[in-house]
Amino acid sequence: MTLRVGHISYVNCVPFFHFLHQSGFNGEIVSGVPSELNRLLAAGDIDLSPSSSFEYALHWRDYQLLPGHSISSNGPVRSVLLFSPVALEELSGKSIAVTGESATSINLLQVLLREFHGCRDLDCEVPGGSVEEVIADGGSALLIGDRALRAAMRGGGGKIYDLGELWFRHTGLPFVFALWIVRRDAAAAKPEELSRFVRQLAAAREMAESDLQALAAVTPERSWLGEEGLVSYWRQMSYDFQDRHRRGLELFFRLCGKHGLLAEQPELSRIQT
Ligand SMILES: C=C(O[C@@H]1C=C(C(=O)O)C=C[C@H]1O)C(=O)O
Repeated sequence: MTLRVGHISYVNCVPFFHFLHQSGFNGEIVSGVPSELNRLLAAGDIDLSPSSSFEYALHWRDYQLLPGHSISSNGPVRSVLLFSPVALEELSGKSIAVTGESATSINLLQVLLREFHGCRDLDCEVPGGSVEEVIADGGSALLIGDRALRAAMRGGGGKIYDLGELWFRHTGLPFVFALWIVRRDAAAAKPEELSRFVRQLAAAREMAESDLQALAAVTPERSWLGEEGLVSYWRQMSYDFQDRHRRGLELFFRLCGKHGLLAEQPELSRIQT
C-alpha cells in the first residue's frame, strides 16, 4: 500500500517537498490550498498532510501528529497578512474579507482582535469576488500564502499587519500555522509506510535546509520573489516543533476556546516512531 500525502501549494512548503522523491518517497502527492487539504484529510481521502493546526483541533480524535515538524512563525511570517485602511482597534462592527484558503489564520485574526485589541462583533466573511479586489477597493482583508506575499509586494494605501508578528508581540511565543497531521486509521493500516515516510521527510527537509540558496535557484517562484527573497522567507519561518511551539499552540487553542471558536480543547497526540 502506498501513502496519499497532501501538499500545500505555497512556496513555504518547498523545503519539505523538493527532495521528497529523491529521499525515496514513491507514494501519491495531492496538492491544494490548506482548506482543501483539511477537507480531504477529514474525509479520509488523503492519509497525511501538512494542514491547518486549527483542523487538528477540530477533529483531533481522528488524528495524530508527525513529531518535530510544523509551519510556524517566530515573529513576522510575511505571508499571513491583514490589509486594512483602519487601525486594528477600529475593526469592531466593520466587515473584513477573509481568504477561503485558511482555517488557522482566520481564527488567529479573531483571537488577536478580540483578545488584544478590544474588538467585538467581528464580521468576517469570504467575499464573492477575490480578496485582492477588496484590498484594491480600500477594504479590510486577510490573505495567506503566496497570494499574501504577492499582495504585499504590490503594496497599496492601507496598513499591512503581519499576524505572526502581532502574535509574537503579545505572547512572546511562536505561532503554529500548520502541523503534519496523520489520520489515526491510516497510521494503523500503513505503519511501515509511515515510519519510512518519517525518515524520508526528515532527510528531505535536511537536504533542503542544508543549502537554501541552491534550493532557491531551482524554485520557480524565484521569478517573482527572487532567490534572495525566497531564502530570507524560508529562513524566518520555523519548520520545527519544539516545546516553545507547543506552548504557543496550546495558548492559541485556549484563546480559541475562550472566544467561542473551539468547543473543546484538543489533546496533542504524536505517532510512535
Ligand atoms: C504561514 C502560512 O500558514 C498557512 C496557513 C494555514 C491556515 O491559515 O490554515 C495553513 C497552512 C499554512 O501554510 C502561510 O499561509 O503562509
